[in-house]
Amino acid sequence: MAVFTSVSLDDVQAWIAQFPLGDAVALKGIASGIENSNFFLTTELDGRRTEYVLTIFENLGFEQLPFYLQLMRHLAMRGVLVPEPVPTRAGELCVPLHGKPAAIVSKLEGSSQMAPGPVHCAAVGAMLAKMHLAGQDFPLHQPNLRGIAWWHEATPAVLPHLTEQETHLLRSEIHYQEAFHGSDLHKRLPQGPVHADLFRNNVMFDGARLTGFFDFYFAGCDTWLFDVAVTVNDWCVDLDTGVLDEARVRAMLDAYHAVRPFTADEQAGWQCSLRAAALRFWLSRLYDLHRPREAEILTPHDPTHFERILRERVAHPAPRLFA
Ligand SMILES: Nc1ncnc2c1ncn2[C@@H]1O[C@H](COP(=O)(O)OP(=O)(O)OP(=O)(O)O)[C@@H](O)[C@H]1O
Ligand SMILES: N[C@@H](CCO)C(=O)O
Repeated sequence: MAVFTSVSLDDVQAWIAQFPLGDAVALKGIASGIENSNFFLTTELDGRRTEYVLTIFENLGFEQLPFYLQLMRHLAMRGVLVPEPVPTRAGELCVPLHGKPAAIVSKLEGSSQMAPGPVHCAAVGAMLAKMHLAGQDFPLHQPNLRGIAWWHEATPAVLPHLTEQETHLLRSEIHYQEAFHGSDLHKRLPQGPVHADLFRNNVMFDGARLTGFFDFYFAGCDTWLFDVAVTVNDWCVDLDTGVLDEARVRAMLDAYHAVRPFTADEQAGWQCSLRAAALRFWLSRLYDLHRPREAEILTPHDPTHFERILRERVAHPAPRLFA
């Protein structure tokens, strides 16, 4: 999709009065993204126009949103490049629009780098480490809502749609991940707020300069290593085969390690985490594919891409996290 909820400029003109942003003068639906309804919103205050992003949350409730929006604020205040939520005059970061939670955040400059090289991967790795460190004293807690508890819920919903081979892979990987998640090693991995969806399309670049991470709406508390694995599995792969590209992997991991050194436990849990990160997106893509929602525009992501990545990570040893 990306516009599940239709909103007109007229609707927003009345609604925006509760923000100190002046008048809404333009609104444009954004076609990419599959989770929320997003719009570029232009406001005019004292003759000056500014662009923001208006998001209507389709699947998240008012009880979960403070975690994401406060986290973005917390990180922005510590120099991590992320969109900053705009509070209403009453200090709320999130208010209803057409009965659904909605927020306005600052618009990041630049565009997504969909064909990243080592230089982009290094910038992402360094900012990710900075983000993990900056999140250490964030006071709110929410589990990763697409973590192992959700995998157990989603698996029975997708199993009827799978071939015998896919069923075997899914069942055996869930079994493997149960053992990993229950292990002492897993308990020793450093944890904190993580982005959990830091794909190429959730980072902005202006040339080689990283201008921000966005789309924090899958963030939660999990191991930092899981976040690194999600990021490596998207930024450092050959998209046709799912095979890791050594130069991009090294650039990302070395840049991360220089800011927040990996531990020996993380090295030991690295391959399991790469597998967990592949499983998480294979499963969510299967779930989205087989349980489509209404939308004005909808392009489901291809689950087989992550099935391929999962088979790759199972079959091949992970690259070293650090020398
Ligand atoms: N703060 C921002 N600054 C600039 N552009 C943004 C910002 N937030 C969103 N966008 C634009 O809106 C598009 C969709 O946003 P986003 O990825 O958050 O949607 P989504 O529905 O949550 O998608 P998905 O979960 O599939 O990534 C982005 O690709 C980007 O172009
Ligand atoms: N990044 C996810 C979409 C949800 O943000 C995917 O590629 O499956």
